[in-house]
Amino acid sequence: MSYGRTFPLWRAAAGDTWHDYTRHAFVEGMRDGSLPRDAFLHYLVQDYVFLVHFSRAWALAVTKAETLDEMRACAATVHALLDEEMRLHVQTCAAEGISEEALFSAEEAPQNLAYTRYVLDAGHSGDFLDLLAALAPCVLGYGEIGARLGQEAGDTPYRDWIATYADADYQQTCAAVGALIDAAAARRLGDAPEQSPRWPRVCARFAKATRLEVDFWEMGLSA
Ligand SMILES: Cc1ncc(C[n+]2csc(CCO)c2C)c(N)n1
Repeated sequence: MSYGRTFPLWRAAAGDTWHDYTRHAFVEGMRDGSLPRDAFLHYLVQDYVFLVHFSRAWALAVTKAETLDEMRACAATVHALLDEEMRLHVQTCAAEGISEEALFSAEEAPQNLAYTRYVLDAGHSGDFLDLLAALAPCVLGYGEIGARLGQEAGDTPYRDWIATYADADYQQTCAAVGALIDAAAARRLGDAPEQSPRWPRVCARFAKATRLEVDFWEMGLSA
């Protein structure tokens, strides 16, 4: 999956960390069905809290935007997160006897706290592009994982999770986020973003957020 021009460059600059994230044992366990249910539920409860803070980060992106198109794209993501993506978590957890109140008040694991506050700080201390570089691994990594597992997964209890991210709608969202990143990079770094003095810093943001995704899967496995 390329999702635009900038993402493949950031992904290549992240080196092996990208592979560690998208081919993590947690992911392969969902693919072949061997992931223990407890690990998945632990992940899902933490992920609900993650999405609360991720919604805040996309809301911060609305305030950091410089064009109405950027504002619209980020506001739409806030809406999709709060009203669509979190529903899968609520429904799956409800079926396991975990209420939405329990989800909302779940204690954050340190890996969860580190990741979401890192992303929020990227936005507070940097500009719109710094924030997008920290948000991108999450959105586009799940796009890549979903597209691959949609092809490769056999009979697994994690079909619904896979279908959410393999779905054409989600793949379209990833293409739109890729285009948002390309336009944001061109606006702030010029026509040859790789030549900009800011380029190493945005690559480092992307790589760090990718590393924090690896730690998030590890946290899930530790249940
Ligand atoms: C740890 C973790 N990383 C990525 C995602 C996926 N995700 C998070 S927000 C979003 C939509 C737009 O930002 C998507 C696809 C997740 N759920 N949990």
